[in-house]
Amino acid sequence: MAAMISFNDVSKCYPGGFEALKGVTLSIDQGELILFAGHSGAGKSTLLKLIAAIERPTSGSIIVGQQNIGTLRRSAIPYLRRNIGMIFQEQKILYDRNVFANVMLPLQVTGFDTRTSASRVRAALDKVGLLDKERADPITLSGGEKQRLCIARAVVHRPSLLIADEPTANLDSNYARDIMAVFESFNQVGVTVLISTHDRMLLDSTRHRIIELKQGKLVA
Ligand SMILES: Nc1ncnc2c1ncn2[C@@H]1O[C@H](COP(=O)(O)OP(=O)(O)OP(=O)(O)O)[C@@H](O)[C@H]1O
Repeated sequence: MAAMISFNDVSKCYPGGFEALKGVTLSIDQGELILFAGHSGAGKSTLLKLIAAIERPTSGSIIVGQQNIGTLRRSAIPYLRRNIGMIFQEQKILYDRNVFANVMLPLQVTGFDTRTSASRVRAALDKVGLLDKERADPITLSGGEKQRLCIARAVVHRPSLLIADEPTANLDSNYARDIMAVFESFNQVGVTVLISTHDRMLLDSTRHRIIELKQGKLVA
């Protein structure tokens, strides 16, 4: 099977000189679920951000689909992201609107008609088990439910690649297991899922591939 994502000798040096990734080479097949492990600061978030073109590599090449992310024109980034669902810590839930409206947000810029959008929002909420909360004010949700809202918002445009940075941080182990089950259900229908975590319980109980980083390098 052709690789969906490949890194060839990729390094990332942030302004200021810190080298967050050093000579990373890896290949990810379509349909994989991968956990990225490693200490705080090991480079997990940086690696995920490079795939989504949130950051650019300093050297080396990154291919996602058929495209070279390092040389992608700025104007091409929205097209790349159509295929990617992203769950990053810094993406905030909007507390001035209900659960439904939060999940609807990404569709409002893509020009679907209201009825199609509404049915997609409900399908996404259903997949994460939040359909009964569509009218709820997000402030009333538990930590695990807020994370499921973020997942629904990330998949509402039906991406083939899902990237989640520490999605179980701050959740107790039962919620963490639930969230992992949600990711697995997307993976079972063919979505490629990449998750960074330092949750020992998830890492010890998974049957999926684990890629470990240490000080910006892959651990063999
Ligand atoms: N925008 C930035 N500018 C400068 N340095 C950065 C930037 N983003 C990350 N870094 C540094 O790069 C290193 C790797 O960070 P990264 O967030 O990729 O690690 P991580 O493995 O995801 O860690 P954590 O689990 O703590 O999020 C860290 O030392 C961090 O301080």
